[in-house]
Amino acid sequence: MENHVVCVPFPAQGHIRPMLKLTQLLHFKFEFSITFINTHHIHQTLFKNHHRSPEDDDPKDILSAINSIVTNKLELPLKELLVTKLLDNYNSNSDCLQPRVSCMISDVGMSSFTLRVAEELGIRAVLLETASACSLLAYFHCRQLLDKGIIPLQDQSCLTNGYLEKSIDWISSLKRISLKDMPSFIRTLNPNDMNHMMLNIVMSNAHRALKSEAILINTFDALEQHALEDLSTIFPNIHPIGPLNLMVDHHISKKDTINSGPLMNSNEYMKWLDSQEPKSVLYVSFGSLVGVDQETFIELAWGLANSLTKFLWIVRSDQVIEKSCTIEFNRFKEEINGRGVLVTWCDQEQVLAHPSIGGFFTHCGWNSTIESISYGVPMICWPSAADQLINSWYCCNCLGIGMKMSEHVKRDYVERVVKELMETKNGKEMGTKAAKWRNIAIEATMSSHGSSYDNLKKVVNNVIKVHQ
Ligand SMILES: O=c1ccn([C@@H]2O[C@H](COP(=O)(O)OP(=O)(O)O[C@H]3O[C@H](CO)[C@@H](O)[C@H](O)[C@H]3O)[C@@H](O)[C@H]2O)c(=O)[nH]1
Repeated sequence: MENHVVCVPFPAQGHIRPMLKLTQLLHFKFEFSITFINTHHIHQTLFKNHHRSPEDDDPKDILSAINSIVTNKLELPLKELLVTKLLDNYNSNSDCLQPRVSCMISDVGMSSFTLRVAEELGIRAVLLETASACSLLAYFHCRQLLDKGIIPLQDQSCLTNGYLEKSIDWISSLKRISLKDMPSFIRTLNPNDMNHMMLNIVMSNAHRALKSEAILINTFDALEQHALEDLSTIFPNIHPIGPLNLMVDHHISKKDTINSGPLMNSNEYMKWLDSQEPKSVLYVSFGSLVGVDQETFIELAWGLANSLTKFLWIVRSDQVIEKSCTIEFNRFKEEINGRGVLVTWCDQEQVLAHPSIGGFFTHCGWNSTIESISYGVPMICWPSAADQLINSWYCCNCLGIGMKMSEHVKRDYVERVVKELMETKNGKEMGTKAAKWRNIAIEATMSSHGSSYDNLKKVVNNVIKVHQ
């Protein structure tokens, strides 16, 4: 019997990309029919034939998506879609002749309604976690921070007076992590603020995940062994199947791979990378959402320029450059002529895999982090919000493949950290460790006993496939 899976990603680049990779594996490797449910906005972003534009992944859209989830606006349309179009087994009235849906794979961020819909319609439910095991574990334990009265923070001064240095000693795999490295939503000051709202959402998601038949997570056994062990005592059905980018590289032929980002002309920056020395270029990108304020942006720019390191910097077209900064920014561009290349979007995996790349200055979104690990690239970790803080902590404090950059960025500081990663023995050692992690990641994704590949095969056979 043919099998049909319906996938429901959270509507943001950092979530769509891993879901698309999973669907490619299910379709090309395991021969599933797939229905991918997308918002109109994201669909246009993925398939329009131009570089990123300012409206792509506008944080306002993310907030409105969160609002639609919280106010439960998506449950009914999803149910109607499934009932009228997708559950009709080869119904001739249906405009898509597909076998009946047997399983729904949805993002953990959509689970507040997808699990209920799946249960009502008798479809099995699997969740995809696009963030790290460490962050999922942290979210799960946030309730104890509230119960113990550690959060909400008493007042604003807790953010600066050392309070966040307090360590948490009851999560064994997070080795005395301190509050400052926990996901940023714990920095709530009262039950009505945005952090509190997000904290409630991520905590509920983590607890609700228990009810799914399986949770697939974009990491691999060896990388987050202790966090995964802790998690599996809470969720026995958690299955690491990453890095999904390597799973796709190893199991899907190039001609079948779907471009999961805006289409782009990569010739120029790739040609420039081809002309650079091995490991001499720093790749700088802060993902699809993080914006940088004017002052910090200019400090970053001059820090990069003054380091005299070669760099490829993604300055998204939605990065605001105010009039008052244009002259300064133009001066910077003249200064770096030939030494630095700025583009609005790139094929990040292709860039990270390029031999000229020696470091990645990143905000530690989990996709960027695991992609960097997949290609053996050490990092400068400059987390901005959410899970990025704990991802950065893990790379710097546990894996030894990242240098932490504190929040307050000044040009001399940027220059120093960039030089340290790209030029010193310390930086080289991080590169060596990162290369080791790349080899372990490759092993995990191989069809001959790779842990991630085996895990995916097991979930496909035991949960996702219909057995008759
Ligand atoms: O020029 C670029 C820049 C980025 N990317 C890709 O875009 C994705 C960015 O994802 P990520 O690094 O995770 O950053 P965000 O877009 O910020 O991701 C959101 O989703 C992540 C996964 O849940 C969370 O870890 C982050 O905190 C959250 O901000 C990656 O796959 C990159 O390869 C490109 O292809 N080209």
